[in-house]
Amino acid sequence: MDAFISRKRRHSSDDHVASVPPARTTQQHDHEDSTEYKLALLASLHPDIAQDTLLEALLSSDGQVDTASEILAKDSPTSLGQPKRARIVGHQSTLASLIRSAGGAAALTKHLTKRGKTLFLYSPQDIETHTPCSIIHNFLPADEANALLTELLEESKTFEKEVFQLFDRTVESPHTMSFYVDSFKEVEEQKTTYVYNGSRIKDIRQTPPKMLSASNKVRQAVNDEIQRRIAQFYPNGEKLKYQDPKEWRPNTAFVNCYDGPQQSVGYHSDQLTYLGPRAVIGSLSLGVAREFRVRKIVPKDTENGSGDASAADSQGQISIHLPHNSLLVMHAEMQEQWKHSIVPTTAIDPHPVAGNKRINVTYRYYKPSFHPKFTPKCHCKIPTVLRCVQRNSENLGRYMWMCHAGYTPGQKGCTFFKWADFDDDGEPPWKGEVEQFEAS
Ligand SMILES: O=C(O)CCC(=O)C(=O)O
Ligand SMILES: [Fe+2]
Repeated sequence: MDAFISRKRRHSSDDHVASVPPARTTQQHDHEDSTEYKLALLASLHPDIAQDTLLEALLSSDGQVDTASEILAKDSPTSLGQPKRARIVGHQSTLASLIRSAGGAAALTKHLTKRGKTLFLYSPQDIETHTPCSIIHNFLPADEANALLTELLEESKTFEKEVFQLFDRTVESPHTMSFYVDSFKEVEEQKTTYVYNGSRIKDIRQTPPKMLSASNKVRQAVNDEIQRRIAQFYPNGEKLKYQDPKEWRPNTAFVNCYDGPQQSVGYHSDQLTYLGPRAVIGSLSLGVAREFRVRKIVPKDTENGSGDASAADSQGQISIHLPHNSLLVMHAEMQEQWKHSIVPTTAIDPHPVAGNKRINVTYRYYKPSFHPKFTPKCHCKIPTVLRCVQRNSENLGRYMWMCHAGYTPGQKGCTFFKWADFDDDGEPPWKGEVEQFEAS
């Protein structure tokens, strides 16, 4: 699976505090002085705190939103200074009304996210406006979601932790998982052909019935969301360069299990090797609600980004609340430019069916042209991994094929490197070969 890089959490007292408005600049608008604006900001930062408490905190801070926010965070009954999780989805007042007055969504996101801070989002409208994701709450009929959860809880009893190589360390991802494909034939194919982090996955399973029927619904919903995203959010209402214009057809899934509040997954981007560039992923959450954090990748070697942890955090991060039975769509602009994680926490609301567990299914479309029988092999004779340049150079955003083996415990890897070229629809130069193969 992806290189789950589990970073040690930084010990900053405000690491978990919702973002506060930046210091005043001359560009600020008059409305930012209004109590109504400040209250709306505080409400977005502390979505579960009542208006009168917010007002009280604001008054006792002489109208300073950041001071009020700190007071509210300290008063919060949960540890780590994190706002108490809203139990009811959609409880937060929307940020949309602020967008108009703050000079657009991008300006507001920039305004609200700040170094080392977190902006907490709950409503679908806020999530799709400020992140490359969209969310559908109550996705499956309630009984279907519970039945799927029960099926996957049973499966998860035999899940294992993933082990991977991070530079010279062997690391275990702090949650368990397994990989699913839809047919027995594909199970065999995966076992012999596909390579993950330099080795083959041993635990490959066939998609169980309820997960398969959910997959059809996810497929429909994700395709609808892709079209809506293109029409409403992309320049000129056109798909992105390298984005696949054809239907998204999920055929594999990683199922993750987080048993208790401390299980997590560190910041990472999902590997594009078998998905191709500008991939879309449908992620269904079941059981305990957890926080999905996203942050923009800061290109290294920039003014802000020397590549250290604080540089990575310089944009601030956004937290998306993922309740039971919600479908999160990570859109085409996500994997190349953003990282995501599930943060450990100390407090969770147990779920009536799942207890302390959260199950997550990330449905993916492994594309025929990215099958390892077509992609370049390295000097170790292993199919290579597809990466995107994240250094701030003239090659920023370019794709490359590289040796996998550096990610495998005990393997050093080779220096193989090849630029990856794609047509406008994200198809590689060997597309013709793939079509021939499919026709035969
Ligand atoms: O559990 C989640 O919501 C995220 C899982 C994830 O990032 C992954 O499977 O790549
Ligand atoms: Fe991921």
